[in-house]
Formats: sequence, C-alpha cells, structure tokens
Amino acid sequence: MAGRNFEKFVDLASKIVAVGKNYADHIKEMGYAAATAATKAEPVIFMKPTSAFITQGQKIVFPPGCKNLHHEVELGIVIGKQARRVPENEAMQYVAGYTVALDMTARDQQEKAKKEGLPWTLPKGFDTSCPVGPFIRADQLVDPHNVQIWCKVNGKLRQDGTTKDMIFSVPYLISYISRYITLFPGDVILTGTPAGVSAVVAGDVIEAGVGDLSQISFEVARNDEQQ
Ligand SMILES: O=C(O)/C=C/C(=O)CC(=O)C(=O)O
Ligand SMILES: [Mg+2]
Repeated sequence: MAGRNFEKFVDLASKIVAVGKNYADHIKEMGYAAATAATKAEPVIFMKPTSAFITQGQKIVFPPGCKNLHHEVELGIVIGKQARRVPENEAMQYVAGYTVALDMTARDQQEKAKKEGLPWTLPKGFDTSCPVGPFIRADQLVDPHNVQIWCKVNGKLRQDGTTKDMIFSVPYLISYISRYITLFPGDVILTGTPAGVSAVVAGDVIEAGVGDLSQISFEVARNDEQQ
C-alpha cells in the first residue's frame, strides 16, 4: 500500500460497492421481518458510480423527481490493494482504512423500483448520493466492529448506531464481494446503515461521523432542474 495517497481515495476509486440490510434494526424499520432477513446467508449488494462521491464543501442535491430523500450513515471501507477471491482470514490485509459515508437514498423512487422489481441504480446512485469524509488509516481504527456511527440533521441526532451490530463483518464482506467483483485500491465498500434513517429537505444540514475519527457536514439543496 506504500506509495499511494489514500487521503485522496475518492480520486483513486473505480467503484463504490454498497451493502444493504446489514443491521437488524434498520431491516425492521424498513418493514421486513428482522429475524428472517438477519439470518440470510448472503448480504445484499448494489453499486453506486464514482460520480456519486462528494466531499466537504459540496452540496447534496435532490435527484430529479425525488420527494423523499433519506440519509443513511455508514462505515466506508477503503480498499488498499487489488483484492480478488480473498479468503476471509486474509481480508483485513486489503484494508487501507475507513471513512464515514452517507448512502443518500431517494426512498420514494427506491420503493417504486422495489415494487416493480427494478434495480436501485438511480434511487441510490444519482450525482451527490455518496458524501464521504476524511480518510481514517486502518491503524487509527483498530477494531472496525466496535465504533459508533452517528448522523444529525440540523443538530438533532437521528442515527446513533454501533458497528458491533453489523450482521456481516468487514472481512466477511471483503471476502464475499471479491469472489464476484475484483476490488481495486481506493474502492469504497459501504457497509450498511443502522436504524434512524429519515427524510431531509432543502436547506437541512446533515452531520455524520465514525466516532470522532471522521466527521462530515453537508447542506442539502433542491434540484433547480425540476421544481
Ligand atoms: O429494502 C429496503 O427497503 C431498503 C434497503 C436499503 O436501503 C439498503 C441499504 O442501503 C442499507 O441497509 O444500508
Ligand atoms: Mg445503505
């Protein structure tokens, strides 16, 4: 991993691989029978394009037509070296570090896609749908399975979870994903959100963090093309 500047993982990344339904409390709040989903043998995987990334100073912009935009705070894993068919017991060697990320979701459009059996590409992959924070080196977060992830909207705490509650662990996810999709340095894996997701409106300010290691603050803006 030497020689690469992972502080700039957004520039290195070729993809964002996202995990869904990795916290039983979020599965429950979305209306599923938590026990059923939590005992699923395999994680739910979807992708966001790198055009979804934004960093501090940019705004989260409603996608066209969306009337119900949700925040989902997540621990992001930043991949440090090419990973293909990596066994679980070696997977942590492929982690350069972590970041805080928001999996912004056009919930109304995702609900429609779910009903129609269509993919979540637009509801979750629109421009600005993946705000990310500062890079956390792997040695700064020794136990990624025991850290608070939190999200506030206009100063009010909406999500307050811990990665202890992830159903699928960091090494399991790297191993599982890399069986199907080769991961490259800078790629980011979003590890799923805990309960508390809720709607935001234009003008809101979303703050989020992984403990006090990586924090972000983003303003939400309306989409001038549509309203
Ligand atoms: O199935 C649903 O209603 C929603 C699922 C998600 O949005 C999955 C995630 O992105 C997540 O769990 O973080
Ligand atoms: Mg998510």
